[in-house]
Amino acid sequence: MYDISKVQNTASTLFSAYASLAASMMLVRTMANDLIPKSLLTYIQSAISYLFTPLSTQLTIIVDEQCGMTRNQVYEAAEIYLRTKIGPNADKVRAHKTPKQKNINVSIEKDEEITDVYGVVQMKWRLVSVEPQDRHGYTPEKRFFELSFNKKFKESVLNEYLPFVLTKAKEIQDNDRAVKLYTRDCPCGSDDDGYGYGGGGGGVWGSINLDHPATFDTLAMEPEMKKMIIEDLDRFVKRRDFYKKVGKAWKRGYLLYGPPGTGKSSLIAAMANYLKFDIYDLELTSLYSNSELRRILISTSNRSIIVIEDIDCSVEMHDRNLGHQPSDTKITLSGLLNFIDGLWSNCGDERIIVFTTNHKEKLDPALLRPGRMDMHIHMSYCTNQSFKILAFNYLGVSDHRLFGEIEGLIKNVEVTPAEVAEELMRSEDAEVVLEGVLNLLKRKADEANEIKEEKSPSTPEDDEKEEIEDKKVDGGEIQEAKRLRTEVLVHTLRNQRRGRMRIGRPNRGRGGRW
Ligand SMILES: Nc1ncnc2c1ncn2[C@@H]1O[C@H](COP(=O)(O)OP(=O)(O)OP(=O)(O)O)[C@@H](O)[C@H]1O
Ligand SMILES: [Mg+2]
Repeated sequence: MYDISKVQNTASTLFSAYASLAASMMLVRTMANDLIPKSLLTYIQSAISYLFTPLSTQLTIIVDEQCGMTRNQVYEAAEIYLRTKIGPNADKVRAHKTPKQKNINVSIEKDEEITDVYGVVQMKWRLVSVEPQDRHGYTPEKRFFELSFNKKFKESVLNEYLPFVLTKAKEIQDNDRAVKLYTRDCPCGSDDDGYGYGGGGGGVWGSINLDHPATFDTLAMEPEMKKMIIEDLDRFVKRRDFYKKVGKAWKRGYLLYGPPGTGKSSLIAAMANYLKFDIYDLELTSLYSNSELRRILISTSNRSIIVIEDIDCSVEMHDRNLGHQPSDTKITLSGLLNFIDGLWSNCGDERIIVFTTNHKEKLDPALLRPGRMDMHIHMSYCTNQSFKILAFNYLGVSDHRLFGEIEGLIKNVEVTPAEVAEELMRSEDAEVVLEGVLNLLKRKADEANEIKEEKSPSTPEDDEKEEIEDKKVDGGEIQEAKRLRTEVLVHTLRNQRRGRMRIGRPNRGRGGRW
């Protein structure tokens, strides 16, 4: 049996002991508060709690949205990167798209958590948003990401994972960026439809989204040449530090030359789509002075391609002098070159300038001198390789019974990719269109032979014999008729060739060549 009085005694002893301990604790705390400085007290308290709480294995990195007045690049990158990590279980996401973006994007809502794995490291991201304390709403809400993971991976998260997030975000952003075409005569409307003014142009340039589908994959040209251009572009964009080190402006110039319809404009579009650079289409013939040219070039933005098409025609205006203007206000080739050299070394980064021409031989040697244009690219008539690329793009076939005959002819005929492309578009039936290509090639081969024959010099003896014969018949009339017929034939053939080359090619009017 229990002795009730004993139990009561023990309980009251315990209670009185606790009461006296509590009273002493209070006394000690009051004395400590009075005697020990507050900062030291806080330190002692945190040290005691550190000693008595179990060691946490988790580390949390806070990634604030703002670094003072500027946006935190890590925050921006995380926001973009995490879009690709939103799983099917997310309860709430945000959707958005700006005129400069191609796609609708989703991002996480506050308090949502996203998990990610990098190598063996498991990570958890959480978006936190703190409402402003200020009742008047002057203080914006404070947002930040919390990135938690096991402490032992601190180094690899900071030195490898976060740089990886930055790179990945740039890649995602570049892919989503709509490439703009800036022209000075664009019928642009509001910025909402992908139209707009700007790009630093301040109204000088109008812009429109460049929806040109050309890519290096669809471009029909010799594979080695294509590879060389892609490598050159890659090297160029990667070499920011190199350019700085050697004291050279970060610019590159290309001269594209070749007959109409061989893909010069398509190559420029492919370059822009590849690099995600905007294009500034500069129509020199619409400019009247070097100062206007300077103003326009200065208003172009970084990471862009400045295009001057048909430079041989554009610089015909080098003597254009309006009325009584002094010569330094007119636009001249040397003005253009000097300015480009100046622009090259003075302002802007990551710029590419492209000149195109159908007649390289007509260009001023100043333009061709080494160092002015870094690469001269010859866009030539269709070859076997480029025909195969076109056939694959348009028909999806990489072999056909007519290929052999086509390839036998194509190497001896001057046919442009534009002409072949036009034939390939006539039907979806590979048999039908390849017959069409074959006929085109045969026709071209015949025309070329006829022209050659008409042009081939006959020996003086032949001419004399023929003349005597003709005179014998009608006293010279036949001879004159023959000469006229030859002239007409050559003329007609030439016109036919020119006419056919133009069929199906984009409008060459101002702003219409893209
Ligand atoms: N190399 C090519 N690869 C693929 N398609 C091509 C190629 N060349 C021409 N084309 C087709 O022909 C059309 C006209 O080509 P493009 O405008 O690029 O020629 P260009 O060389 O710029 O001609 P121009 O000297 O008249 O400006 C393109 O839209 C494209 O469909
Ligand atoms: Mg062109």
